[in-house]
Amino acid sequence: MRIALLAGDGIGPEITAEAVKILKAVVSQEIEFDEALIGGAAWKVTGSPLPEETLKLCKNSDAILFGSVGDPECDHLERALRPEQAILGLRKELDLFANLRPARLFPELQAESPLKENIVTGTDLMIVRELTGDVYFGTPRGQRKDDQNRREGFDTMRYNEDEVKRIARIGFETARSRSGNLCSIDKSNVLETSQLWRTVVLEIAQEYPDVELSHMYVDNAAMQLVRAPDQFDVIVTGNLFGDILSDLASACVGSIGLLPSASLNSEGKGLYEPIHGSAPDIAGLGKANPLATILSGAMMLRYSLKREADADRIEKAVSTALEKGARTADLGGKMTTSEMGNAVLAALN
Ligand SMILES: NC(=O)C1=CN([C@@H]2O[C@H](COP(=O)(O)OP(=O)(O)OC[C@H]3O[C@@H](n4cnc5c(N)ncnc54)[C@H](O)[C@@H]3O)[C@@H](O)[C@H]2O)C=CC1
Ligand SMILES: CC(C)CC(=O)C(=O)O
Ligand SMILES: [Mg+2]
Repeated sequence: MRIALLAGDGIGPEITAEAVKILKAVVSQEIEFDEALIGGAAWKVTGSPLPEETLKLCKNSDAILFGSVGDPECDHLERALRPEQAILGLRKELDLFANLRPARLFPELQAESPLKENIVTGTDLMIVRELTGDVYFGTPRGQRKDDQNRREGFDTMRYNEDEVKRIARIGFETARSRSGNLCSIDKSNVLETSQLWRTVVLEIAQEYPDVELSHMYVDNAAMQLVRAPDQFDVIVTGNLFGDILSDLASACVGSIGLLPSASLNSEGKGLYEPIHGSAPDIAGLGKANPLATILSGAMMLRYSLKREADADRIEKAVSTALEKGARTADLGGKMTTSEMGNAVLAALN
């Protein structure tokens, strides 16, 4: 198994190092990592946030383990050169349209949740986020002068029916494999894009009579996720709404440092990354929680490498480490990034 390892910027190198440590311990000789530059780190060396060589490596690998991109030193750059374009470019180039973001409350972290006793033990939801369309990719976009010579910026929110159909099917399939409940989140009371979204989701629902489908507007969904997150099982939504709601869901279950993700295409190619960014405020301080990246490694074993038992082993080790009290600063503890990695390693053994 050849894995493209893209550590990236900020806390990226610290958190991916812990995930690699765990993956090597679980899969030993059968896994090899090929490192490549991405994001601000790549721009500084090559002038591009997503060098051709990195893209080629990703295309030729069995899976991609990704840290994070984003560097304040690059804030002055035009959009096309900014580190964040690298992850957007990879998603588009590899057609990684299906983003799975599980948000599970580890029972031992109930006290860390800002919702505390309001959050039901066993809260476990899966956000299925469309990843290659919407306002992040829609054209036209840009900055110009309006008819009164004022500067204006504009983006285009856009989805075609094929894009909605394929992510809806992933949502229904995911719901079918879990509780059988799917909630589609949109803003169809206001947006044309969302009206098409809802129409197409309803059409695809005909193929899944066994799945109970509901719809919710995104503003209400944000409120409901805080009020009673356990009412959801599988959520399917667009790129922008899924981005925001998954950060929100992470806080409900304790910390953004806990949520992994898988970004998949229709051929089973996968990129695995924590849902958070490069956290420049704590980069290099050993404060980052590596669990989201370690759990992304488990998702990689499950979805791309078909090693379900090894994925389970890692997830179990994370639970055990938390049960034994392992806590980084985001969880109210004092452990460093590598101490948390070591706690998971000890739990594995
Ligand atoms: N996929 C990616 O590579 C993403 C990149 N970004 C980029 O990351 C940079 C920083 O963005 P922010 O909005 O600050 O979001 P962020 O997710 O990097 O950080 C938000 C807050 O959460 C904390 N945090 C994040 N990950 C953590 C971890 N593993 N352990 C403990 N605390 C953690 C940070 O310290 C910060 O206080 C920006 O350049 C942004 O564009 C943001 C999101 C995703
Ligand atoms: C390009 C990233 C900054 C988008 C993001 O926040 C995410 O995918 O979670
Ligand atoms: Mg995000």
